[in-house]
Amino acid sequence: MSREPVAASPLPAAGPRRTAQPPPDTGRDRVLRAGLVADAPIRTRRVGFKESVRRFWPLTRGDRRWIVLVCLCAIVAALAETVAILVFAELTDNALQKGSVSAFWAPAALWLGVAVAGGVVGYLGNSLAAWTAERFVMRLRARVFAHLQKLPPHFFQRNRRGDLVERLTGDVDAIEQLVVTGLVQAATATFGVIFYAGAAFWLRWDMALVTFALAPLFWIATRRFTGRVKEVSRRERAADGAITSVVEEGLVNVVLTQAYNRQRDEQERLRREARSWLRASVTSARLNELYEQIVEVLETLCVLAIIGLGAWEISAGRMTLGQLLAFAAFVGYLYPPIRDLGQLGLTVTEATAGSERLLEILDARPAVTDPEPAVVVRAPSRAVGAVEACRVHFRYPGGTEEVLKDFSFSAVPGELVVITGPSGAGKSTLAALLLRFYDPDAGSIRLDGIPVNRLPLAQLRRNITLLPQETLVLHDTVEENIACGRDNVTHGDVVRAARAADAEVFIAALPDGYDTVIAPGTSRLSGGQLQRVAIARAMLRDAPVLILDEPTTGLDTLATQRILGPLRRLAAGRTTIVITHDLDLAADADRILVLDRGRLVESGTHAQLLAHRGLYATLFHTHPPSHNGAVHTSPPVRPVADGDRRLR
Ligand SMILES: Nc1ncnc2c1ncn2[C@@H]1O[C@H](COP(=O)(O)OP(=O)(O)OP(=O)(O)O)[C@@H](O)[C@H]1O
Repeated sequence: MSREPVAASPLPAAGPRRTAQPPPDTGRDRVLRAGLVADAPIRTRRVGFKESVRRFWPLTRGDRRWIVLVCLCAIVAALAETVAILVFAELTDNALQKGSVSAFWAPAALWLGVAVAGGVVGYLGNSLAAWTAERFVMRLRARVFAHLQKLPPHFFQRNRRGDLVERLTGDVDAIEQLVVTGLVQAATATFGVIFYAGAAFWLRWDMALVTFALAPLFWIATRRFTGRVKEVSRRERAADGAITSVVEEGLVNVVLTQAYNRQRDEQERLRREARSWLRASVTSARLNELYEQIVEVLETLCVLAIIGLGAWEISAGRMTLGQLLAFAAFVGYLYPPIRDLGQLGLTVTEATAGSERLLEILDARPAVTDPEPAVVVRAPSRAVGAVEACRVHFRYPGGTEEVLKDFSFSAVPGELVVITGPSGAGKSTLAALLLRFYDPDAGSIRLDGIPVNRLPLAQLRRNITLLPQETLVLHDTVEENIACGRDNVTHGDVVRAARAADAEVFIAALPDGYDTVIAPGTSRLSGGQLQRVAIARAMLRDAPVLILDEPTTGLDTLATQRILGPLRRLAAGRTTIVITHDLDLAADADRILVLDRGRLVESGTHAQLLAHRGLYATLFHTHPPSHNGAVHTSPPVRPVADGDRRLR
């Protein structure tokens, strides 16, 4: 989708008569339809102009003096043009009409001087305006991005990524139009109107009155368009988001698309959104064009009125040709700012549609926040690693059912606790609570006996390493991927971690070794190799608590075996919680917790649970044949009655 320049020129152009500017294409590519809006995940709350400005104006702090300076430049430029027109009138009457060359030089020099001064001020003002506008965009985007990063996982599950991306790009630009460029344009247009109207009145107040009597027609034309433009813009913003989402999802799922021959479905999805967007876009273009043409006719009406009146006045000897031309020039200069003011209404209207969408993000509350200083419990920066959940109840925000019910467990350093159970039992939710992505509705989660909501978030998360199901990869070098999350890491530290994770050999074989750039979805590394990069990252992080969420998912037998050694080394001496369906990993856990529909239904060692013949035994016996081995390192594992399924 195309984008219009962020900062529209706030200053009048030099020259005797500006041509009418088309209304800014503020929709920067237009709209869409109701179906698409319904598809939009976040329900947009209606926000008015005042609230938009009130919420976003504080972001101009630090740049307000520059905005004032831009407005001053605009005033000086308008003044320069006023003087230039008056000099032009003098030249017409004294030099041209009388054919006097001597009457030419002084006014010509003055005109040139004024034009140069106006040009310099115009250049400075426009450059400064662009700089200020871009700084605002940067600041706003950073603010929204920072806020997004605090939002809980369910926010991202419920909102399409592409739409969020669109909000951070297109909608951010729209707000800038409202807050910075809009303000500068308003000041420019207002002072333009004051100077040119003042000069026209000064020349001939009676003719000026007649001409200005037509001005309200411009306002009426603008007002008639405002409502529709807002509706169209709102849909346009959502359409932009929907298209970005479809494209983004299409790229992420390209393998699925090809494997399942879904190319035509994907193309149809994009076509559907694009059709909606096209219709809205055309509607918007039509509205803008209609507005433009109506204004054009109104302007012609005014110019004809001036020429008619001027001819009358000149024939009666009450006016010179120079005065008439100057008057016509002032009126010609006057209409663009009047129209700009009207157009500004449309721009503002369109921009508030964007601000509604951004405020949806900014008003979304993080599920957890840092505790108030008064309740923070002072604890050593590195925890010992004792983890405890005490009678925890939890329901996802907006969810209807409790996902965890009266759940308790504890684990101490050196201990390996495996959490298993059927799909949807709440295992990963427990990891989310331990990392404090959410707070339980009742009960507490503790680290070294301290409720996690009384520890600074950064401190808590520094002490827990999560290895999620899918290895998270940064678009960066292998070295940076391993060092991620740790400051002051040397190359030697990274190499040692890679060695401990059995990753050294394949990293050395990469084209640029540790400097090889990898990216999410990379094909340079296999799933098992990526997992070992993640293990190296966890080694380096060296947190006392380790949570492994399905560490062997997606890996074949050989790849699984290759990560077991590194996992053992990683788990040694830490509190390790393994969430898994792979009961080979459970075989030598110190304790296995079996969750079912949010409840802890069984707890014990592998042998005890098999003997119990409950859910664990059922899961174990329906589990595919053994392939792996176990993670635990110490104490040495006793063979289990059912036969040793470990590869050691
Ligand atoms: N963001 C969310 N909002 C609402 N419900 C959710 C959310 N995330 C998970 N759930 C629900 O919570 C329940 C537990 O999910 P969880 O992912 O913890 O299960 P799990 O035991 O880890 O499953 P699996 O083994 O399939 O990964 C499920 O019913 C799931 O649909």
